[in-house]
Amino acid sequence: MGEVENKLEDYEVKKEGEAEILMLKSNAVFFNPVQVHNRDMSIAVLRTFVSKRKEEHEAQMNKRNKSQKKGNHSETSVVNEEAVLTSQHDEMDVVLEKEPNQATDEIEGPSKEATKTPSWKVTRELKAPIVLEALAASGLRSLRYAREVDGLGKVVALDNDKASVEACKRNIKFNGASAVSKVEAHLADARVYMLTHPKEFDVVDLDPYGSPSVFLDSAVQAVADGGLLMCTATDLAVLCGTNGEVCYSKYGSYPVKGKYCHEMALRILLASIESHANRYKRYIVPVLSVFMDFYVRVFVRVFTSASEIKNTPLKLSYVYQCAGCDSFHLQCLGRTVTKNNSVKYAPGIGPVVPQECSDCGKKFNVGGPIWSAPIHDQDWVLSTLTDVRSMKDRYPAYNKITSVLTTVSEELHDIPLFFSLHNISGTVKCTSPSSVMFRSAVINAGYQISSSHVNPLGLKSDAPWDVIWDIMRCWVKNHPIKEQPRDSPGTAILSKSPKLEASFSRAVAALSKAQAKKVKRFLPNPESHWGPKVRAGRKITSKHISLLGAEAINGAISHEDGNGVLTEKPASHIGETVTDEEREPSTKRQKTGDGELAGEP
Ligand SMILES: C[S@@+](CC[C@H](N)C(=O)[O-])C[C@H]1O[C@@H](n2cnc3c(N)ncnc32)[C@H](O)[C@@H]1O
Ligand SMILES: [Zn+2]
Repeated sequence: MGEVENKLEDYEVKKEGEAEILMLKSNAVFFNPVQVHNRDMSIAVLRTFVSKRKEEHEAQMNKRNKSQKKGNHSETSVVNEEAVLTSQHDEMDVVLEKEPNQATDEIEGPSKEATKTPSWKVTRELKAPIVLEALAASGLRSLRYAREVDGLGKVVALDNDKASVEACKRNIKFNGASAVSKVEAHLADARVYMLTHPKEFDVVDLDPYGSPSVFLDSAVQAVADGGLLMCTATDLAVLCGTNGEVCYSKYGSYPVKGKYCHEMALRILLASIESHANRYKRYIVPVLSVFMDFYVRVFVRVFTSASEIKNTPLKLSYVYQCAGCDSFHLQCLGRTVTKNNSVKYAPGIGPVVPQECSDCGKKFNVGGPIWSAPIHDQDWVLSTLTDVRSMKDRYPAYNKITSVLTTVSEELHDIPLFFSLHNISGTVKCTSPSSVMFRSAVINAGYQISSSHVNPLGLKSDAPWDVIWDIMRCWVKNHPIKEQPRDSPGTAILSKSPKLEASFSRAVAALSKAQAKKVKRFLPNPESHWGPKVRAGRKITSKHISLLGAEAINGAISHEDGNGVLTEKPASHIGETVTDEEREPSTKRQKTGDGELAGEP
């Protein structure tokens, strides 16, 4: 402590939640206050994890006790502390083989079983969860986890940067005896550390600068069965399709450009984590996947089951995105076939679209594979939301995380991706119907519709595209438009007569509960120059103007030294690095209008 006191004037104290960190005034270590949303959301999910894990353990122990009472000797003979219970999941596989409910050779869609949350092998005594923050920087997050989440065991904070680890160790001391007894910091390459600690951590947190792709393979191996992997990706330009080939090389998926790109980013990240997990007979179950501010963050549980990984192709799809209009279609990679009382796996049947879009006649870009199974577990989302509401004072970003969780809870969980009402109106060049009117028309036609947490204008629906366009055709009949070029996608769409008589009269479910109650669902940006910042210790150069915007740079520099190198201003501007390929893309669709495929010369 003496050393800290001696140099105290060199530091300032930053407080977030219940943790306080000492930050060198000279900016040596990263601190991005906007990431409080990320840390608060992670604390909220971690609290849910601790309580769900306890519930699951109790349920499994009760089940076990019941089977013991029935005199199952093979199980009762297991008495030692580390004895493991049969995974409910293995039993599920047996049921799948024995109880087919389809006729021979019948083709089934992606099985419901594919998304069922399994249980995990439990020990008799439930040990307090151990957390690994693999990329910890100054340790603020680890300290918040240790101080704020009840019931956690040890928190291990890693960083491969010496100054960061020193700062982290200093911060652990600064937070007092309880932090010292719970949190430890190590200088290590996270990849090596995770590889050499297989299945040792109940929670692994990845919060890198930019892409997490190089950490995924070791991270999925470090998580214990039934454990939680939390992972941030800030390389949204890559994931959203500005550099499709870079995305493929990092994540094994090709992005296509669409209004839904941030949801696609989440689904590409999930598909990539699943792919790494499958190599080790493991698979993921997403509990919450969010786009917030300037990054995506996923929370997935990791389980081991050689039989369950056969279901992975049922959870993945290619995306056909029309190059002319807003229509998109999903093609599942796999399917199941029931034959002679057993379930067989087979490749998906395709293509699900003709060569030319049946709505506008243009061609398709093909993207993916993306994760097309649910990206959230509604039970987890609601439990987390309820829990957060019950301790408002303990979340500095309460308003932000409750608004995100509320919009997530309202999403149709079985519908991947979404369209934008403004975009489809733009395609047919009409004035847009109000959201309530459009949603009513979809509901009145017998389909479901919901908003998306990713985009205030996003709409998720199980209505097929011909129904969506029929609704727009009916709308345009009563709201005529100027004549458009003959070869435009909108003209092709409007040249067909609607098969459906759309009714725009207000449907009861047209507004979500939160909308009806006027609960805030989308919040404005947290501060004027928010977003990804420059990596700690790097000089801000004029190059960053193009990455962060001139305004943000103006706030972060005091002068340029003549060589294009700008001198940094205070620490709050230091944070995430952004490379050229990772710039936030314009989400404006690249519509060529003449059927050219995006990216073609
Ligand atoms: C975005 S910062 C982490 C911020 C932190 N999670 C928080 O919430 O305050 C990313 C950190 O990862 C560290 N890092 C990068 N590559 C690493 C590696 N291979 N092993 C360990 N740490 C690494 C960097 O030094 C940096 O401190
Ligand atoms: Zn089309």
